[in-house]
Amino acid sequence: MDAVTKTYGTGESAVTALREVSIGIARATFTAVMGPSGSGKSTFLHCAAGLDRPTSGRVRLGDVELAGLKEAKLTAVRRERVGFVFQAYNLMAALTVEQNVALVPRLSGHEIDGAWLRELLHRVGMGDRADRRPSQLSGGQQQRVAIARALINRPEVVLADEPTGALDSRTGRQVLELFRQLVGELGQTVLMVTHDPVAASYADSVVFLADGRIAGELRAPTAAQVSDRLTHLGEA
Ligand SMILES: Nc1ncnc2c1ncn2[C@@H]1O[C@H](COP(=O)(O)OP(=O)(O)OP(=O)(O)O)[C@@H](O)[C@H]1O
Repeated sequence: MDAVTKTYGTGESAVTALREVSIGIARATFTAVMGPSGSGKSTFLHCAAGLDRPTSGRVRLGDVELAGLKEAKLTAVRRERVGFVFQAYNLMAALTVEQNVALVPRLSGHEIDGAWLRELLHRVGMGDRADRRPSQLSGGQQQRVAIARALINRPEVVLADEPTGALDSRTGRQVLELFRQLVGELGQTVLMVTHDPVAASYADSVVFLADGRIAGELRAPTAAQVSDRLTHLGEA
């Protein structure tokens, strides 16, 4: 991401959510994004994913430059190169675990790689629950299904927006351990927005945003260091 600025609206009501943000996220790393409410975290994630177009600046995803792409091509890039995990799991209630994970490639008419599907279900600990429906699963299990779904296309990057926000701390830790494993064992790249210093401490590095700008980075962070840095950004 190079000199990305994002302004919503025009004239007096214009809000600049990102100001000249430049950052490179290395492959096979786990990065957390933190900052006070309104600092631009969601906008950052949306621009990185091609969900939102920057007002100026460039975003590259792997070897694809997003700026020049037409809407249809951008949608295809998003679907094929980006995996999304949200606070709400957004699973389809009528479908089984396995059908949920396979849904997006199936809808786009792609052949399903059965071995990869089984490996993913196994990796997220759902290998013996592939035929269950979401309502028969705990929140943590549903989130792990959502993570398998995000990975099915072997995306360039997984973007996670408060993925542990709805989970109790023990279940949340299991989800964070899973991200670590996916980064370490599969070489997956993960970018996660979180408010929780403990969640951020699972990442290889934490990027801090304040008022639409990058306000620092911590490598190999501990939760205490993250809290301390956040306090100094002005968040109580
Ligand atoms: N679609 C939009 N239209 C207008 N303004 C927006 C829009 N999206 C975000 N903003 C504004 O841009 C700024 C940054 O918002 P953003 O959602 O990126 O912050 P955030 O750090 O994710 O906040 P939070 O932690 O509260 O989710 C805020 O001032 C917000 O009001």
